[in-house]
Amino acid sequence: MTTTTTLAQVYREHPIHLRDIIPLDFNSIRSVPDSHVWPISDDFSSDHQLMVPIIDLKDPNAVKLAGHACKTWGAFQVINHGIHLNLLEETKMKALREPAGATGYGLARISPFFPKYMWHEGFTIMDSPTDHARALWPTDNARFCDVIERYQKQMKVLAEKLTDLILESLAIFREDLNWDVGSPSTALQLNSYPPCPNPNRAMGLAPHTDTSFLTILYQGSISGLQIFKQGAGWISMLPVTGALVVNVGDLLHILTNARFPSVLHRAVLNQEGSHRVSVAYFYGLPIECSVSPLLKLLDSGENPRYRPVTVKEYVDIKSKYFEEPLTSIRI
Ligand SMILES: C=C1C[C@]23C[C@@]1(O)CC[C@H]2[C@@]12CCC[C@@](C)(C(=O)O1)[C@H]2[C@@H]3C(=O)O
Ligand SMILES: O=C(O)CCC(=O)C(=O)O
Ligand SMILES: [Fe+2]
Repeated sequence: MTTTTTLAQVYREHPIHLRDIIPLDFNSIRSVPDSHVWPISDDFSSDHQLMVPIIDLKDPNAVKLAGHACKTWGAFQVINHGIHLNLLEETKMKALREPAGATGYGLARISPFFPKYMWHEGFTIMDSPTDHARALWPTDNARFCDVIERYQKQMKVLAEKLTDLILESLAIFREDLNWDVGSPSTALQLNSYPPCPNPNRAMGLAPHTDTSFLTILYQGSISGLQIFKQGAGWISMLPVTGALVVNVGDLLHILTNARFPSVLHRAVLNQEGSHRVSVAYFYGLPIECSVSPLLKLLDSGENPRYRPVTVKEYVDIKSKYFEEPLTSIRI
């Protein structure tokens, strides 16, 4: 019998022991404890002159615009994506139910790589939500599971649509790829950023790139997401009603031989004291799939920058060496 490894199994090999306990009661805390005070390296402000592109999926030029946005920003916002705002709002409300410390809840996986804690709690769902939900709410989990499952299904459809759009912008066909080795590895992350007594000294989610092929993020109407643009610095991804944020992840970056930057991003805290929540859907390639720069995309004389790596191997590398995981697969 052949057994397929899942993303969840790969992460099980990289447990976050020590620091997996949420040390704060975010609801009652009145000042930021030293464990959560971040150095003031910048003031979390952003250059508001620059606006991350918004792409209308009904626009006949959507392919070209998406390709351009991926290349120049590594991110864009998408509207007319076909997902009803009701479902997005419903998922957001569910994210607010947070009995801290239960299965599925915890610190962001990147936490052990930073000396300070983040002002953040996350709930990660891989595959079916039912096990976690039953543990949390033994008699009252049907609505939670229903909304999460509908969200996962619709996100998968949208992620596939966006993948096709992006591949088309590169003049690549699915047949050029070796993705038939299993199903895409996906995960849903419910992020919670409670009101912070001193938002300028704490960090919501530290700067990182996503390990995914692409990430679709719902951020509601409260700002906090910032992306780093070479030459411009940190730029706020200002919320647009009904829009979803699309980020280029590490796997798409590798596939395009760095033509599309895997966008560095972070979440800063709300100055007005609102509780911000966001929902990230990570769309990855099958875990056994080998990813390498597509030769078809290379200009004459251009060499592949990265060696082939399976998704499993890359997740392993990133779990061990958060800093510069891409450098370790450079040719
Ligand atoms: C599939 C995944 C991507 C993620 C690790 C995870 O297993 C589920 C949580 C994801 C998340 C969300 C917050 C930021 C991030 C870097 C982290 O620490 O956990 C991402 C991970 C990632 O993209 O590597
Ligand atoms: O909450 C946000 O705006 C960012 C979340 C994020 O980057 C993530 O979940 O990977
Ligand atoms: Fe992210």
